[in-house]
Amino acid sequence: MIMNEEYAIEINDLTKVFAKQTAVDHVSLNVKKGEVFGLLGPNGAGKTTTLRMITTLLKPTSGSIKIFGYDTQKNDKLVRSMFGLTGQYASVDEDISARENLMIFSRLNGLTHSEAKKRTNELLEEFSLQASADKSISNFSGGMRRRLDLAVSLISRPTLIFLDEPTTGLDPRTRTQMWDTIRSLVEQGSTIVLTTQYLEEADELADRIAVIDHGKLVSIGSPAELKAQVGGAKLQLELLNSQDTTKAASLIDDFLHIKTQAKKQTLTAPLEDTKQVTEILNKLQEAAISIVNLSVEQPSMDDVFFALTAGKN
Ligand SMILES: Nc1ncnc2c1ncn2[C@@H]1O[C@H](COP(=O)(O)OP(=O)(O)OP(=O)(O)O)[C@@H](O)[C@H]1O
Repeated sequence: MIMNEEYAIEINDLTKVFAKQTAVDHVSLNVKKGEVFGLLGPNGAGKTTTLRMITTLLKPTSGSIKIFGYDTQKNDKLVRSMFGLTGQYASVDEDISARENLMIFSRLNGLTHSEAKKRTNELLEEFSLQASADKSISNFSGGMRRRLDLAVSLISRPTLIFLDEPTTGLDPRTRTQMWDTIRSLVEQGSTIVLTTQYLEEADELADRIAVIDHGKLVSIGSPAELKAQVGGAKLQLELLNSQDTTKAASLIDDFLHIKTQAKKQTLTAPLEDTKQVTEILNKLQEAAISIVNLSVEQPSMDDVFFALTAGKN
C-alpha cells in the first residue's frame, strides 16, 4: 500500500445523503500530520456527519476516506485503533467516578490492571481532575466533564484526535482552559481535527480551516489566507476639518491607486500593507491636513464567515 507521508487524513469526494437530504456534498480535503484542522460551519452544516464518517461511525453514501493511508471502509477496525474521539458521543458513565471511568476504559483499551492504574493517575493529573477523582461525575461541572471526555479518548495515546465541538456550552474561562489543553496536545505532536461553530475558536486554534455550509466545502486555508480572501486591512481616518475631505481623498487615491470612500470627514481605504499608513500620514502632513482619529482594522473571522456564506443561509 502506498502511503502519503504528508497526510493524516485524505478525504475524496465524500457525500452523505439521508433520505432526501444531502448532509455532506462532494467534500474533498486533506489534513496534514501535526496540524490542527478546524471544520467550521453553522448549525446543520454537516460537520458532525463528516466527522462521523471519518471516524467510521457512519457509512458514506459515496466517496472515500483514508487515515494514515488506510481506507476507512476497508480497514475500519485497524483505522479505529489509530485515533481518539471525543465530543458529542462520549459515553462515560454518569453514576461512577472519574477514576472508575478511566479504569474501565483503560481495561477496554487492553491495558493490564496495573497499566490501567498508572495511566488513570497520569490522566487525572494531566487534566487536573485529582481532587474530584473519586466523586460521582454526575456532580461534575461542564468543564470537568469535557476534560474527562478528553482524558478518556487519550488513554491509548492516539496521535490523531477528533474533537467534536470541544467547548460548546462552556463558560469563557473554562473554554480558555480547554484551548490550553488542546495546544499542549499539539505540542506533544498530535494531529487534531475539531469541529466548531465558533469563529474565534477556529482562529485561535486551527492551522487550517475548512468552512462548510449546507454540506459543501466553501473554502479552505489558514485563518490568514481566509481573511485575505475577503480583503486585507482597512484604514479609517477622521479629519479635523471637513473642507479637507476632497483633497485628502484624492491624495490617498493617487498613492494607493484606489477609490477612497468619504463620509463627511471620515475616509476609508483598503490597505495592501499596513506600512502604507506611515506614508499616507506623511503626505497628509505635507499638505497640512490634520487628523483627529486613525484606525487600521483587520478583517475578523466573522467577516470571512459572512462573506463566504453570504446569501446561502
Ligand atoms: N441521522 C440523520 N438522519 C437524517 N438527517 C440527518 C441525520 N444526521 C444529520 N442529519 C441532517 O444532516 C444535516 C447536517 O447535520 P450535522 O449534524 O452534520 O450538522 P452540524 O454541522 O454538525 O451541525 P451542529 O453544529 O448542529 O451539530 C442536518 O440538516 C441534519 O438535520
